Amino acid sequence: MIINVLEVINLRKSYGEREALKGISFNLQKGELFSLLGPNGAGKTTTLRILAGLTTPSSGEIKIFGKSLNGNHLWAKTKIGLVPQQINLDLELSCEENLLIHGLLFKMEFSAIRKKTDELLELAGLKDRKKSRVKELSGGLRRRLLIIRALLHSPEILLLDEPTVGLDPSIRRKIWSFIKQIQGQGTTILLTTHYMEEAEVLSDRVAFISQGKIIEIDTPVNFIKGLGEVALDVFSEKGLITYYFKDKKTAESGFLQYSERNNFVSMRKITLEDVFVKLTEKEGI
Ligand SMILES: Nc1ncnc2c1ncn2[C@@H]1O[C@H](COP(=O)(O)OP(=O)(O)OP(=O)(O)O)[C@@H](O)[C@H]1O
Repeated sequence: MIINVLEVINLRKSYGEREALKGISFNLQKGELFSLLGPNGAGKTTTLRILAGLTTPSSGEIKIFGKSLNGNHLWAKTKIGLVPQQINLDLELSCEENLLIHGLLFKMEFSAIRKKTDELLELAGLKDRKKSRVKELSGGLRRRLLIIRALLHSPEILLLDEPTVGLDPSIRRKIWSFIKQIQGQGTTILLTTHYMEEAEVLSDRVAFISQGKIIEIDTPVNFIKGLGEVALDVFSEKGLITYYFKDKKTAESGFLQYSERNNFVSMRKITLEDVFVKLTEKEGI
């Protein structure tokens, strides 16, 4: 049976005249990793901030385990953990102290904070850095600490706002494994990212959002299949044009045709990045 952990129904948000969200709806199923993808200013962070109780929506409804958030904000905060885009840890304090402050804000007992701190530092591979000040940690380790801080009060839903921004490719991959490990423990995850490879590797389903509206929701595999199997990137005097083919054989005959015309042509598999580019082109962004 599919259990909807989170339901977002016709959510709207205006900042003065500007409509940041124009009625978005989606749901998160228990244990899934769902990504919100879209260009700058699409409304991804606004959605996460509303879910975390940091901004109020203009209208619409949010339900957690079928229970409306209206009037239940404190209860909702116990169910949700937010990992913000900016690393807002206290750099002068140790890893342990940063977690302690978070636990106290969530009114956790000292003994529970201690137990959970040890458990999460172990999970993040930070056990031996418990007493290190955050300013002594690398960017990747700070990100891990930021993620486990959001998990300290044992939320069932984790909101990750661009969790690997600014990290090098090998650290990014380590964070991906860490996120999958957290999902493997049963946490439902809502992620935003500008890295399409990240979304393709991690997500069970993705929603493309543009100008405050959801364009389409599906699995990465289905989105990619919708374009075909093989892409040809053709560089000519017209610039770069990518062509999509349903199989390798037709792509190969296309390759010969375009190469004959003195273009530079390369053949590759279709990725979620192609889907992103196609959809944003269609939307005229
Ligand atoms: N506090 C605010 N006051 C006024 N406008 C805002 C505020 N926060 C966001 N906006 C506007 O709302 C729209 C959606 O912004 P949001 O930050 O949610 O987009 P985003 O998809 O997260 O973008 P990015 O990928 O750049 O982080 C944008 O037009 C933005 O300028």
